[in-house]
Amino acid sequence: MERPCTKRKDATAGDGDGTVTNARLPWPAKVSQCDRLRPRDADDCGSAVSAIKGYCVDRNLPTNVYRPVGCGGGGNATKFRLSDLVDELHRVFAEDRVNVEYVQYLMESYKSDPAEWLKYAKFNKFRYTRNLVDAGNGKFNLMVLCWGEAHGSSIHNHPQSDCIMKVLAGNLTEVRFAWPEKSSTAERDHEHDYDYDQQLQPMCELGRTVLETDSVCHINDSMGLHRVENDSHTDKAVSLHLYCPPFEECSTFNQQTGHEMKAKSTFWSIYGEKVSKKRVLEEHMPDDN
Ligand SMILES: N[C@@H](CS(=O)O)C(=O)O
Ligand SMILES: [Fe+2]
Repeated sequence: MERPCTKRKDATAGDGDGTVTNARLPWPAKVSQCDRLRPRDADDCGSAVSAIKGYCVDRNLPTNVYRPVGCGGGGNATKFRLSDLVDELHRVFAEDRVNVEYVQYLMESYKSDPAEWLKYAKFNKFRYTRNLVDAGNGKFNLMVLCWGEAHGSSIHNHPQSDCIMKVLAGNLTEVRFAWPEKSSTAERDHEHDYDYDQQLQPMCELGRTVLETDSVCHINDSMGLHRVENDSHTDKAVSLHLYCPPFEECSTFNQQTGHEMKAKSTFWSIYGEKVSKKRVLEEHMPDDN
């Protein structure tokens, strides 16, 4: 079946520092102190806590353990903030076994508040950026990804990792693909890239989902591969990604041939501070030996 071919600036697009300011974002770039302090909905946290409790009761999970920290409950309920989500993730990941479904549920319980993540939202004009929010004691990585107009990722995997992704602003399209099938001939000719490509097939698209602000999706290698696209040519988008365990390299795939290549997954900023160009270059240098 013919698929429409759209030209997009994807992960392979040009180099150079393309830092852009937050001038034209789909949310207010400046939040007054007054707005910052006022809970968007006085019951925000209370309802998140009861929903999480209900979720745990339904699944016979202990409710006292699976209570988001920082929410207090009762008459003094404050909302379930990004910092509460991070605290709760630390608590959950300190245990031996982690219920990924529950982690997804926590990501759904957090309602995007730009005032809480704006400091991590650093854009580049050429490609999407990865901005580390929390390194999760080595157990998980939480990061804010910033997508300029028409930016998208290459088709990729998440090596041995679960990826839980939530849209914080704008809309993103998640396109899923099946792993490419390698013929036995293709494997034999692995050293000759050209022949290898010729023997492979266009990749099979399994489906696409438009994720609106606050929607969450989950993928791991057993569920397939994906690419994420900001289809808008006028609006930027921001997403929150949790990877457990963290990874520093993944595979990207050519949609026409299924050809696989390794790619480093680097950060554009860490804890709100832009990573220096020197450090990015060093991280891409091959080892001496
Ligand atoms: N998994 C990608 C982002 S996305 O396109 O899902 C990354 O970590 O860069
Ligand atoms: Fe991904």
